[in-house]
Amino acid sequence: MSGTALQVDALTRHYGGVRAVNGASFEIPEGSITGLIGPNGAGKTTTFNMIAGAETPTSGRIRFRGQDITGRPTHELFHLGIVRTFQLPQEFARLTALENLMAAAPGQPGESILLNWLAPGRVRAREAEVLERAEESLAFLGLSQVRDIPAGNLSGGQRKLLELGRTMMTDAQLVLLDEPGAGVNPTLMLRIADMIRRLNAERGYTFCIIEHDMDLIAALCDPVIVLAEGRVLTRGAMADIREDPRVIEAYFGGGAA
Ligand SMILES: Nc1ncnc2c1ncn2[C@@H]1O[C@H](COP(=O)(O)OP(=O)(O)OP(=O)(O)O)[C@@H](O)[C@H]1O
Repeated sequence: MSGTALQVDALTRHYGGVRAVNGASFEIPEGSITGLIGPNGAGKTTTFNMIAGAETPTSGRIRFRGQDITGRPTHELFHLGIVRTFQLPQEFARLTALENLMAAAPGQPGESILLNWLAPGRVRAREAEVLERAEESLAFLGLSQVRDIPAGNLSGGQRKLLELGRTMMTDAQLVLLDEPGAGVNPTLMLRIADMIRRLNAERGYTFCIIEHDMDLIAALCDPVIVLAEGRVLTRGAMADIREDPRVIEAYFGGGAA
């Protein structure tokens, strides 16, 4: 698919006198792996929070495939296919890798006592479907061998892969990834990068990635959007951005990062 997945216009978020995001406008092309970078405090996380429905903009507009989604709550965005990965919640640490994936599937009919009673066959069929999808996702991620191990006992990198796997249980269209490379060893980092590329190429997910690791951004992302002081400083291919004196100044000039 071509065109624009997400369009952000003049987005602002103020906290009292702090202008965390201050008139940011950018587009995320459909089918892209877009990078969102910038020095500490540039407004990346706040921008993500607004796209994902966790915070309401002070002003500005966010459109997903042309539809105004500004200020919509997370569960409505989830139904549109906008998914943000989060660190696994504490209570999920005791669930196995497989159970973690199964729990991420939306609308599990087995959760409804009434449905269980009215249509047990349908509930079993849906559960079998969820199980199959979870097994497939584990295989895709190369995690089949840790299928029955509690998530809390997995390595940091394996948990990151599992977080990515949770998006595969949904009908994700746009996936927001917050620092997928943080705390991950270089070998697993390559695996994670490879999984992101495959999910993009084979399943058509559009990605927007916040990341401080510039090598990962350079290897994965095009375009790259640079935020500084709550606005877009520039956007383009990483090779050009690296050479841009304004970007170098934003990172090193303010002594911010
Ligand atoms: N809830 C809040 N209340 C007050 N100020 C906030 C709040 N959230 C963020 N800020 C401020 O807004 C600015 C942007 O923060 P944000 O976390 O979005 O930046 P960032 O680019 O994600 O930074 P980092 O790379 O360090 O995570 C910072 O100055 C931050 O201190």
